[in-house]
Amino acid sequence: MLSLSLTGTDGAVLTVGGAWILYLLSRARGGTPLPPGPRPLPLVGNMFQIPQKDEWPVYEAWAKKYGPITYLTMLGTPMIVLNTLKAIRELLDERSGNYSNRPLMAMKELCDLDWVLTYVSGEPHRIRRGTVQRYFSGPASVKHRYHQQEESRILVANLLARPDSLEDHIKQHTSSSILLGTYGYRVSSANDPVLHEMERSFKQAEKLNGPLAFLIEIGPNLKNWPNLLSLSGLNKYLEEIKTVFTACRSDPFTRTKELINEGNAAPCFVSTSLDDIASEPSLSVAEAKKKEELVEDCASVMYAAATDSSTATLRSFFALMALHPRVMKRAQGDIDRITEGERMPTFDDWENLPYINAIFMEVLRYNTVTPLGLPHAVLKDDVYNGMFIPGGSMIVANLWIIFRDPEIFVDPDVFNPDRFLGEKGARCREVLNITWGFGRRTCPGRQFAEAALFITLSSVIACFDIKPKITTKGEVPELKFDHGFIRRPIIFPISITPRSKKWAEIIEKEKFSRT
Ligand code: HEM
Repeated sequence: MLSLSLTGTDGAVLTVGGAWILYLLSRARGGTPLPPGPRPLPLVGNMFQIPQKDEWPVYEAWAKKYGPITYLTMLGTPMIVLNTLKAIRELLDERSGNYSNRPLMAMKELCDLDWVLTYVSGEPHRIRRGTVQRYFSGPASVKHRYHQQEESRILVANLLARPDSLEDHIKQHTSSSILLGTYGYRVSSANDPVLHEMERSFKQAEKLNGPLAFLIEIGPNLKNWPNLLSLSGLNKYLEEIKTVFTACRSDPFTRTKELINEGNAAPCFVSTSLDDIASEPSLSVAEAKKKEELVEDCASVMYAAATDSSTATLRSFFALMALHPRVMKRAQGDIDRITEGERMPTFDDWENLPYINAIFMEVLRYNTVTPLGLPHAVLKDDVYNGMFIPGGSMIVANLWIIFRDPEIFVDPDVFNPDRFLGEKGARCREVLNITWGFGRRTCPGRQFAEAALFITLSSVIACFDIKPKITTKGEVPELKFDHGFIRRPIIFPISITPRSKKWAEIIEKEKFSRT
C-alpha cells in the first residue's frame, strides 16, 4: 500500500519527476512527441546552447546523441535540424509543398518586403522564380558564357598584375559576373561604388534574422499596434531596413532603363525581360507595369543571392589549391593535353576536363559554404516517423555532417577530387546535389554558378602556380573561417605566379584580344 508520509528525499524526487513529466508533456502535441533535443531553458529556449561560433561540432554532437532530427527552440520559435540524407529528402524534397516557406517572416512583413524572391512563399514565390529561371537556369544559362569567359580573363590578368590583392580580385570577379548577367553592368574594381551601394542591404538582411526577429515572430502582429511601434522607436528601425532594400531595388534598375533608352544597354536579364514585355502589344499599360515591377523585384535579389556563396567558394578554391599541389599539377596536365599548352581553356573544352568538375565539387563539399543550407520554414503542422513537426518551425539540413559521412565520402577529412570521378563517383555526385538546396527553393543559379566555376577554375589553374607563403616560423599557414550561415574562409598569404613566361604572355594576349 502506498504510504502518504514522504521523506525529504521522496519529496525532492517527486518534485523533480513531476517537473520532468510536465516538461515532456509540454514537448508533445496531441500525444505525438516532438523530436528529441537538448533541454531548453524557460522563455529563451536553447538560445545559450547554440554557439555563435564553431557551432558545427556542437550540432554534430547533438546528431550523435539525438539521431536523425534534433529539436531546439530559439526565443519561442522551434528550430529543427535534419541530420540524415533520408530525413532531408523525405521532408524537404518529397514534402516540399509544406517545407519550402522561409522563417522569421513577421519582421520582414513589417518592413513590407513582400516582393523579395528569397523571402516570399506560395504564388508570389512561384511567379518570381519562374521569371528568374527563364533567364538564368537550364539551357538559358548558356547565354551568360560569353561574359563569364571574359570575366575569367579579366581575373587572371588582374592576378598577374597584382597577385597580392587576391581577395579584391575575387570580389570584383564574382560581383561583375552577376551584375553583368542581371543589369549589364561591368564592375571596375573591388571599390566600385555600385558594390558599396548593393552591399548596404547585406547589413540590413542580417537584422532580419537576428534576435529581434525571433521576438517579433512570437509576439502579436505589430501592424495592429501602430502606437507601440512608434513609441518604442521600432518604426524608425524598420523604416531604415525598408529604405535600403527599396533603394537596392530601384537604383540599379533605373540606371539600366536609362541605358536602354539611350540605346546603350548590354544584353542582360533586365534589358531582355523589358524587351519581351515591349514585344507583347496585347498587354494593357497596367499589366505591362506589373510585369516590369516583377523584373525589378527579381533583379534586385540576384547580387545578394550569387556573390556571397560564389566568393566563399572561390576563396576556398585558392586556399585548397595552395595546400594541395599534386591536385593542381594533375589538373594542369589535363588542361595542357587539351590546349597543347598554347591557350586558356574555353567552354568547348568543358566535357573533356572532368577533373576540373571534380575539383569544384570537392571544394563545395570540403569547405561546405552553407553548412546548414539556407533555412526553410514549415507551413503546417506535420508528423514524421511518429514525431510532431510544428507548423512555423524553422528547419535546416545539416549538410556539414552529411558531407563528412565516411559511408558516402571515404576519408572525409582528405581533400580528394577523385571521389567524384567516373562511375564510382556517381553516389558522391548525387549526394553533393544537396549543396544547391531543396524542393521548391533549389538554387535557380546552379547552372550559371557551375559554368562560372568551370571557366574560372580552369583558367586560373592553366595560368598559375599557387603556393602558400610559409610563415616566419617556417610553417604552412592554417585555413580558418568566419562565422555565420555562410562559411567564409579567411585567406592566408598565398603566392600566385604565372607557370612560365609563356603563360604570362598568353594572359596578356587573351586580355588584349578582349578589348
Ligand atoms: C557556389 C555558388 C552557389 C551556391 C553554393 C548556391 C547555393 C544556394 C543555396 C543552398 C540556396 C538555398 C536553397 C534552399 O533554400 O533550399 C540558394 C538559393 C538561391 N540562389 Fe544560389 N548558390 C550559388 C550561386 C548562385 C548564383 C550564381 C545565383 C544567380 C545566378 C544564385 C541564385 C540563387 C537564388 C535567386 C536563390 C533563392 C531561391 C529561392 O529562395 O527560391 N545562386 N543558392
